[in-house]
Amino acid sequence: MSDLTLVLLSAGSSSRFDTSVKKQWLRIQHKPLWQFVADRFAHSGLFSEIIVVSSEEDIAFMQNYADYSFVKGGSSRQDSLQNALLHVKSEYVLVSDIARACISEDLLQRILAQKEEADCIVPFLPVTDTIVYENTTIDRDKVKKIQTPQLSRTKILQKALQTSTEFTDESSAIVAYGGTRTFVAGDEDACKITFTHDLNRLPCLEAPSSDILSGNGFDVHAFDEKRKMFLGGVEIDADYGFKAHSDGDVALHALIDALLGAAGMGDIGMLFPDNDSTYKGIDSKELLQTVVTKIYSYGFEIVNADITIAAQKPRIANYKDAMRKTIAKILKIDKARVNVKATTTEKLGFIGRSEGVGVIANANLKYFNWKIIG
Ligand SMILES: Nc1ccn([C@@H]2O[C@H](COP(=O)(O)OP(=O)(O)OP(=O)(O)O)[C@@H](O)[C@H]2O)c(=O)n1
Ligand SMILES: C[C@](O)(CO)[C@H](O)COP(=O)(O)O
Repeated sequence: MSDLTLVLLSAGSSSRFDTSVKKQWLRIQHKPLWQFVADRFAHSGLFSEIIVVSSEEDIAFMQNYADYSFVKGGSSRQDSLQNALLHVKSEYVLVSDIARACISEDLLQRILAQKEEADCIVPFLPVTDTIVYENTTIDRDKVKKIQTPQLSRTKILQKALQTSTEFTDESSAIVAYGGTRTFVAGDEDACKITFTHDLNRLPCLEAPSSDILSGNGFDVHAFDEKRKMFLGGVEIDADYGFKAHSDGDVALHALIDALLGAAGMGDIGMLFPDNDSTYKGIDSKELLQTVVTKIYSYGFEIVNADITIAAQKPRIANYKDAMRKTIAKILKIDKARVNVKATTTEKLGFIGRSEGVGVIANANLKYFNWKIIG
């Protein structure tokens, strides 16, 4: 049993990464970046446990990908690390930013070889540019660029972080606490993805797969004479609407399920439970918007959507174009990529008896191609 736990920090919000995708969800072939990084470390076989620290809303989705231990992050890198350290039992802990995606086996071995030398072992890069600090040129040989992973004695790191001071890395906290730090040569490939242009510097990252991911959705709502009718994001001129917890837009609900299906993100009821009062009477365009934002932030792009509305009444023909426009705007794709079809059921079944409406939808996604922005 190893005396070493790995903590991978992945609860950041990518605010400096100027796209709708969170950097930890960029795809390397099919793998999200966080999984690609964790798998590379796991491959070394050095760790008794691997803890991935993530935002609460991401954890359920991450569990579909891999069986690591997931811990809820905090509002800062340090808070996230503190949460993870509550679960670390081993004598040593290696902490790395998920945003440092190309950590080599050599760098790992250089760090571990120094294990006994100090309370924290830190990789660094020397500075080769002239450094001016507040208008004074300082001796650049005394300046170090600090990287991760950093190896710490767990108990010392836990104690060093019991402070309200915010440190930007583990070694600074340990030194401020009175512990010792040893430096080892870092690695250019261990650079951190902070801005989109940093992606150019990472040779270990392969492009995302060009596969198309397809999903379907199906939903039915009964008519309710006391409500207004919303269908495909458009208000319909009818003297009845749909019985539902939300506004009852059965077309948008089927579309949401198609999108969630293609992304492997479950179904509408998991995201918006119908016993949650937050969603009572809610405009389904808001639900669709929430799902679309999530889909883009998890590294997908929407290719197209196709919706078939089965309704004996009301008549849909005059609304199809408005539905396409409304949906396309929310999906952030051209109107030509959103198709809306309508059909009756030849007076058969509950639809034919005009008791309600049924909708099927299909959606296709692809991975965001970060190679074109890097
Ligand atoms: N509350 C936070 C903030 C950051 N991190 C992690 O700490 C590492 C370094 O942070 P950074 O590169 O700054 O990532 P973000 O916080 O996502 O980026 P930004 O500051 O641009 O929002 C990242 O792996 C990030 O996921 C974390 O686990 N919890
Ligand atoms: C820990 C770190 O990666 C060392 O260079 C860096 O300090 C993290 O800074 P960030 O602002 O949280 O990205």
